[in-house]
Amino acid sequence: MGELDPVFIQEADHRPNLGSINVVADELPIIDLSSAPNDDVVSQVGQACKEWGFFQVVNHGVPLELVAKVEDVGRRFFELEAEEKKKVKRDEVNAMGFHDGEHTKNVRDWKEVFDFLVEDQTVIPASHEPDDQELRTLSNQWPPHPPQFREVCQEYAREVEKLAYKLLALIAQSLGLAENRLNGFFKGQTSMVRFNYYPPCPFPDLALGVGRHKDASALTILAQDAVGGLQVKRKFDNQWIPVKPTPNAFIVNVGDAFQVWSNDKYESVEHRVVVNSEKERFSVPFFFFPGHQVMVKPLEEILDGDSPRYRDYNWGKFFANRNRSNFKKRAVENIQISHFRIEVK
Ligand SMILES: O=C(O)CCC(=O)C(=O)O
Ligand SMILES: [Fe+2]
Repeated sequence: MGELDPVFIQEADHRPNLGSINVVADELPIIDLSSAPNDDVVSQVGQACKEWGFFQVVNHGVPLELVAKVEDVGRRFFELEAEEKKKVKRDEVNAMGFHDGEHTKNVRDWKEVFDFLVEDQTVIPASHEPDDQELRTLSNQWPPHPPQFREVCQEYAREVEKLAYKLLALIAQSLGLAENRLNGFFKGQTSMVRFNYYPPCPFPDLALGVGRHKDASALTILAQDAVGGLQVKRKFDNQWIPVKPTPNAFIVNVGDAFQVWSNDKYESVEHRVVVNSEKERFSVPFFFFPGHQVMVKPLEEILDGDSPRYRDYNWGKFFANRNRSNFKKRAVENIQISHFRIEVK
């Protein structure tokens, strides 16, 4: 079997405790959107955001055949020879495409990814440097195989985008805001869809598919296959809870931008992916990201006289900073919203 390359090895504190995974019965709430929007659904969404930061949705309106198709083309892409996949390899100029060296918190993840933008030709800052005003346009890279890859991906992005706006309205309402209060932040959205492919791993006790992290997004909407591996840190006791795959459901979580908009009423919760030695696993997150020019800050209506807990930050610079740290092990910690937190004296 050989040895595991040390770049993949998690520090002892962050390794999965594989023995205890199945004993926890608690589960993420499942919310049926077929009657949404109504007060009951809004209150379920609000409750889930407070208690878990995560929930699942069924009857969400995204055609199930399309979810199956996107999984199928994704799988067939990762089955291609490495040479083929490398033709659409992502690099520091072209941030979209195939990548097999992703790091989370400076440890390499046991996975391969393929990223594409929801809006092709998305504008972002050219660098993370605060004074650099230059902008850059990101473009999608599409592989010629499998056939229909591009069409299926683009259709999927359009459909999940509709769900993203539906959820944005529900979450806004659950905070007492007007349903379209947050829509303006997504003009010129920098949203992207990622395919995560986790090959079987002979050392699931040492490596992770994705190390513990919080999503920087406003929202993430994730499709996963039937294998399982995602774990969410339960808020009240910090236990890692496995998310049991629910047929035809998406998993939704509020990300860092929501935490800041809501001034900590909703928190962006830590999660990670455990791998296993037998089965490959496949997941497809849609990251709903604001436009690059948006200044993220606690909303006035939410504050209602309270002190803001965060200084404003520019979404584009935050995004550029995060992207730069995905490629290699870096000596410093990734940029986090905690770096913008205002300490209360
Ligand atoms: O594969 C999963 O279940 C989750 C992946 C994830 O957390 C991410 O890509 O940010
Ligand atoms: Fe994530």
